[in-house]
Amino acid sequence: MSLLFKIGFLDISIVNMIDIALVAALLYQVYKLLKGSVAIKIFLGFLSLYLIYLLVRAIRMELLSAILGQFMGVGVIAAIIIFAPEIRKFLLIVGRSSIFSDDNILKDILFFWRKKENTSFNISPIIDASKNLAGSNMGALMVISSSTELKFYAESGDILDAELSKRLLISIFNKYSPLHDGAVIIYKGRIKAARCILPVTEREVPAQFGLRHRAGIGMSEATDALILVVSEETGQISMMKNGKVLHNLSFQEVREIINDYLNNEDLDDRFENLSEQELGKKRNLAVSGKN
Ligand SMILES: Nc1ncnc2c1ncn2[C@@H]1O[C@H](COP(=O)(O)OP(=O)(O)OP(=O)(O)O)[C@@H](O)[C@H]1O
Repeated sequence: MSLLFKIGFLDISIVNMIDIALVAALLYQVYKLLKGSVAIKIFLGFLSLYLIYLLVRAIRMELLSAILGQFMGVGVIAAIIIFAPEIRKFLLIVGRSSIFSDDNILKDILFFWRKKENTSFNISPIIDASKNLAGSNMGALMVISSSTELKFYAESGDILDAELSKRLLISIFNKYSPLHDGAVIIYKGRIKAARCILPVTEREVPAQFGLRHRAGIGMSEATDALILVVSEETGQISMMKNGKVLHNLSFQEVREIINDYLNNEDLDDRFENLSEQELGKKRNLAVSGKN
């Protein structure tokens, strides 16, 4: 049984329509994932070539479609190599929202009687240590995770699994400490590891951002963690989430953002895209709106 619709000279079944809708949704997700990166230009290039290939094949231009067909065959392998980090990120997102993951809606419905694990903890040590570090111009990079202990990244550094404390954070990021290079990973009120190496973003970032900030942005692109950076140069605090940034935050704002993150609130709208030319634009607007 197949329900057919006639659009012009085309017969389209419901299955075809679902197929087209799914492909459109998939392309939109890929676009969202690549938006703002160099890879988007390569992706759009591939997509245009593929559409031309479909067109020349449909109108039976044998020679051109044979050449483009060969290119498409190699193109798939080339795309896998070029887009390896994006494919990894895409699979991470799929994995995060799969049937087996913690934040899956289906799981919430099936196991509705089970209380969602409370991931919040006393964040005062993070705020107090950040104040101290910023005041004495010591750089810091902290990864705060609410869903996993980020084992893969934790193992790139030194595992501590120590209780979170202001004094410990300050000692770690002290310039003379052997642990100060790299990031700390904080999960469920414990410092899981220090000296961790994070993935550095490949996108263009504002000129004032060096390697520490680039690593913070990269980590926020690769995982659902919240990142806090204290700048060694300026003492300013920045935070990153899902590849977006908030720059020059007050400690009250930092406290609110971490608490909201740990309470599973959606922070996406509060953060700014790197492509928004002047960082701070959104926040300045919000502040001037309040006055
Ligand atoms: N991939 C990485 N993973 C974790 N930490 C990193 C990584 N790359 C650099 N860092 C940290 O960043 C420090 C260098 O920071 P850099 O001065 O380049 O950054 P910045 O963004 O300009 O920050 P600041 O304003 O503090 O100077 C390194 O000493 C190291 O601790």
